Amino acid sequence: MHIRIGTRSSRLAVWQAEHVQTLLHAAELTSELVFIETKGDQVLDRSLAKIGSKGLFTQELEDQLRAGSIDIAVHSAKDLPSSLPSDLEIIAFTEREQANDVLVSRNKALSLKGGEEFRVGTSSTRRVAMLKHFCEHLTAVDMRGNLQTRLRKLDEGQCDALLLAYAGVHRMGYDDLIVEHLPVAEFTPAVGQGSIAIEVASSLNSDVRDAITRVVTHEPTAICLRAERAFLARLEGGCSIPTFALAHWSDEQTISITGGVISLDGNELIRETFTGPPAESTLLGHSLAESILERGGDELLQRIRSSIWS
Ligand SMILES: NCc1[nH]cc(CCC(=O)O)c1CC(=O)O
Repeated sequence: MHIRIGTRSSRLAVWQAEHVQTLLHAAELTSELVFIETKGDQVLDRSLAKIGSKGLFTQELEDQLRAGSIDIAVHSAKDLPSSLPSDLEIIAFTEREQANDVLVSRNKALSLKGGEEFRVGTSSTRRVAMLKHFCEHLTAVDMRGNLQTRLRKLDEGQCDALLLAYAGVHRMGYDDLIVEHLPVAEFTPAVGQGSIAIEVASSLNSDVRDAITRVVTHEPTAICLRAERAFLARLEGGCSIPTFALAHWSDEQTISITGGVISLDGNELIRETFTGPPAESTLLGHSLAESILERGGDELLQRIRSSIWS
């Protein structure tokens, strides 16, 4: 079997696609990369929240899946909308990298809680809101572009530090620039952060599909992501809405998921933890979302949506 893998062409996307190639190769599946540019790669002059459409980094890959010019699309799990059109499916999640965010800077002395005032570059509404909530003295600077672009902007002095996913920083080999690992209990990451997802057209040949699922899937990660994505689906959170959730296995019989929503100004943070059996991960994520909505999340989300779209 020969698999055509669709990927964006940023260095991180290519790393992730090559990682999937390695997994496929181990099962004697040959593959090639097909590079596809997305709207998220092209539009760099507006903030992600303002562009706002779901699937900013995924739409063009999905078009090629439907057209049959690629067999699979490789995405950061975090970039995938919580619900897919009925002719597309996710068939695998890779083993998750550490899910936390990190502070990246040339200045080793910087720390979010150090009391010192500095500018933090980020383009995520979740990170901006959390900075406002936990670190009132810091200034968030909107910082679009792929990892290399953001590091260039850091070096040009447009900000003093960047807030990024550990997974991307590590995969690009920039561990030396990490000055702080942020605790997930405070800076709970975005749903799916750290895992890589394989998306296919539902019409894909079932032998090909099963072979890919078998070699790429990390079952504990997949179960956690099922809980997180059920949470996201219930909140109807796109990538510009500051929701967050992280599930993990506590022991054989238990997974726990912590998640919630934060107001754009950081003033209101609603967060809760639910625990249950892995077999009911979807229900667990859904129940967590219901509880967050009841505790004021519903109203908070309505306010967030109307201010982002105004
Ligand atoms: N939306 C951008 C994006 N999508 C996935 C990652 C990092 C890798 C990952 O979370 O798996 C990043 C960059 C970042 O948030 O720092």
